[in-house]
Amino acid sequence: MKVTIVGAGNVGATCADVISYREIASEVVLVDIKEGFAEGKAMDIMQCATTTVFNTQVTGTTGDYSKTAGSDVVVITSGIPRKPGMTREELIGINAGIVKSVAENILVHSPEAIIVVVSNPMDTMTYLTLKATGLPKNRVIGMGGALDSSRFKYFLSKALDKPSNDVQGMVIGGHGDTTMIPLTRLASYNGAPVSNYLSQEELDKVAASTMVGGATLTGLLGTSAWYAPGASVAYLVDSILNNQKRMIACSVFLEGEYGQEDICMGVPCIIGRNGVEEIIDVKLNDTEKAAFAKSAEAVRAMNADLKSVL
Ligand SMILES: NC(=O)c1ccc[n+]([C@@H]2O[C@H](COP(=O)([O-])OP(=O)(O)OC[C@H]3O[C@@H](n4cnc5c(N)ncnc54)[C@H](O)[C@@H]3O)[C@@H](O)[C@H]2O)c1
Ligand SMILES: O=C(O)C[C@H](O)C(=O)O
Repeated sequence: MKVTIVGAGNVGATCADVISYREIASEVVLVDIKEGFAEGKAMDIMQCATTTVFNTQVTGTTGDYSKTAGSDVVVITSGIPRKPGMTREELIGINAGIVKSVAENILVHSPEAIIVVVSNPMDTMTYLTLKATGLPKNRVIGMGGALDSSRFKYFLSKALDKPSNDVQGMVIGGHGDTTMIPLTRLASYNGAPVSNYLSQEELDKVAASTMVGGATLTGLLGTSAWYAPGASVAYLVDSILNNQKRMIACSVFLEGEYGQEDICMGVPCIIGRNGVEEIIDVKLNDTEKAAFAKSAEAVRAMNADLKSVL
């Protein structure tokens, strides 16, 4: 199985690293526009092969898309990240043009690929990719919910003082500081509602920390995060390539699901070899439905800015 990752920066290279050491794919191609950068990252990763022990072949190229031919999955991480104090939405001006041209280049050599969009503002970049390529909706998947959900489980585990892997929870909605919706009502500690152990005030604090999780890291790091984002993309790619059919919150095109149409937003999806295989209805209550509708309004307003590129 072959995976191409466009953008060999922090997130792209971390994703390539996780995919290779976990042998999720047999071949990974990194692409970047910075001369020699993808080649260097690929060589560095390959020099781990005998110490972390893997057989995945990782190569890099400076913009030669012929090397990406026949990819099963293509991950788009090319574009600029935010700096402290910025929102993801402020990146649209530069990233829209990059994402559109990358998606078009990719399809020339890998017409059957499933595309995973990571560049921000991710929901709008996913919508752009879908509209610009005309691909069927099952083959364009925005990664955000997997990351936001892992942050949610991290903050829940801290509040509960229990291991993250004993906590279940999901974040849906937009991948934005004010648009994501951590589903605290449905979160559990090994099946028992977390509200059995945490007060409403503690749950509200967990939700708030989750929503600004990316901004908090950007403030600490001076650029946005990459370890959890890269690992979250690898987790999604694993479910596609190995047909795991995991339920993962992903930004996908909605045609009436969750009361929305003509928009890409985070909803629980079954992810397998065909990409998005099903959208799961988790039965939101009225408050959650209202939050989803408000989130959609904000994502839709951002999509309106695509007029100049679409
Ligand atoms: N969806 C998510 O959950 C999530 C998580 C983290 C980061 N992001 C986003 O992912 C993007 C990348 O973040 P990063 O931290 O890796 O940034 P980075 O600056 O480390 O890497 C981006 C890379 O893209 C390359 N690039 C730019 N234009 C290109 C083009 N036309 N073709 C090929 N490569 C090109 C750059 O040279 C750079 O190496 C940002 O937009 C960031 O906001 C999204
Ligand atoms: O916060 C960012 O800008 C990057 C990414 O979307 C994240 O959530 O880490």
